[in-house]
Amino acid sequence: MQSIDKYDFSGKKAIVRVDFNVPLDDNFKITDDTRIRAAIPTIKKILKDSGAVILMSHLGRPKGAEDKYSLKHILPRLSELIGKEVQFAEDCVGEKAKAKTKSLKPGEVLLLENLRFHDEEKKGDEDFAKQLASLADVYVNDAFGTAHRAHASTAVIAQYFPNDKMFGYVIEDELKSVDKVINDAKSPFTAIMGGSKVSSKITIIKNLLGKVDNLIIGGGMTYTFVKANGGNIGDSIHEDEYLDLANDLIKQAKEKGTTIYLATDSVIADDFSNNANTKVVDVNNILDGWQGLDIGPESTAKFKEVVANSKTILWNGPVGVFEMESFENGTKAIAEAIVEATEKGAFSLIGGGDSVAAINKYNLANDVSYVSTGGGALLEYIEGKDLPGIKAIRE
Ligand SMILES: Nc1ncnc2c1ncn2[C@@H]1O[C@H](COP(=O)(O)OP(=O)(O)O)[C@@H](O)[C@H]1O
Ligand SMILES: O=C(OP(=O)(O)O)[C@H](O)COP(=O)(O)O
Repeated sequence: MQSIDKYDFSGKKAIVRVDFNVPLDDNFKITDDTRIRAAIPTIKKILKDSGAVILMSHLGRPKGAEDKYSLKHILPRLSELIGKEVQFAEDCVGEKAKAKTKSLKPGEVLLLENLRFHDEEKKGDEDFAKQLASLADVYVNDAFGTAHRAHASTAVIAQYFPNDKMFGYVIEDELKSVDKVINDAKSPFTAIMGGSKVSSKITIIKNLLGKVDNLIIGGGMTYTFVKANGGNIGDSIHEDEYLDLANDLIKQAKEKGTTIYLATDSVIADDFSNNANTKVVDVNNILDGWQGLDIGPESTAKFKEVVANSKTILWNGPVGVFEMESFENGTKAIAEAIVEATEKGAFSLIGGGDSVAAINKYNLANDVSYVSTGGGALLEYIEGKDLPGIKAIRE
């Protein structure tokens, strides 16, 4: 396997899969640039060798070419962090991409438009991967956050570079750090799962059973479990296809020796807005027209207690809509509890674009043991899964 440190990029065009799926506010301002900053060492190494860099990424989950998901929004910040003007191709394949990559000179950087503007990316289409591959001489995968996706740019493309494919520094460092946690996790091991991607993460929860002592479920993840158990969740976020699985998980947890802590109360709102009317209610009694947007004080106190008594902590997914002040209390309290436990000697690992944004919002990133650029990818790696993005480089 090639190593980025030893590879000489001189005179070569390197196509680098990065994960620039960063959170943006309504004015397209980047609210957390951790993932962009993480990619800078790889970019600088290629430039230092007098190579040219072609960056490709997805942003969000667009349906077609939606302008709000254009990577042009991150161009100014990217240029600033690299310290030179980054060029932009308005499409990742086709004539626009070809022309821009052809004229790219050593020492220059080009960012391609959002890969997911083409359905072929997520389908892992071979022809699409080949078109991307045709733009460059060497392939670097540095998108740890997307390594669990078998997409054209993360996995399929690697076959076109049998001798010139490698991980970037982000993936190299992540694998080393996470391996340390897996091999040396002290008990009690607590995982905190929140966020909104129920379908992506519910199977991960299943696989964490038996591996962790405690599993805290909060955030948007809560309501699928509450509904499955017969509770009234009003208009709260949930996924009906996963109700049976949610019930199964609760049963399996007992058999496998993992204690599940599901939120018991909720801060509900009559609108998805910071200015909505709010109430604290039992998580099973949410009225129609209202939605749960944060964990309530009772859940917060219980979760803090469990975290305080843990020796290994894994956190993925905010336990509320922390982006809005009215619904940030639970997430802030969890972040602070993790820091306290870390100060007492626990090892804490935080992953996921929004979870990292949350820990940064409270200026606590330096007070936890390790901050990963991956969320779902990190969890699947911890589960022991062979991630497609990792496998494609190794095989
Ligand atoms: N109760 C809730 N209802 C709706 N969205 C929620 C709720 N709790 C958390 N979220 C949202 O979940 C998002 C993060 O989800 P996810 O992508 O799964 O996490 P991560 O990026 O850390 O892996 C945040 O933007 C947050 O606002
Ligand atoms: O943000 C990401 O994952 P995460 O929310 O698990 O941290 C990655 O960029 C992957 O995005 P995806 O879950 O839309 O494939």
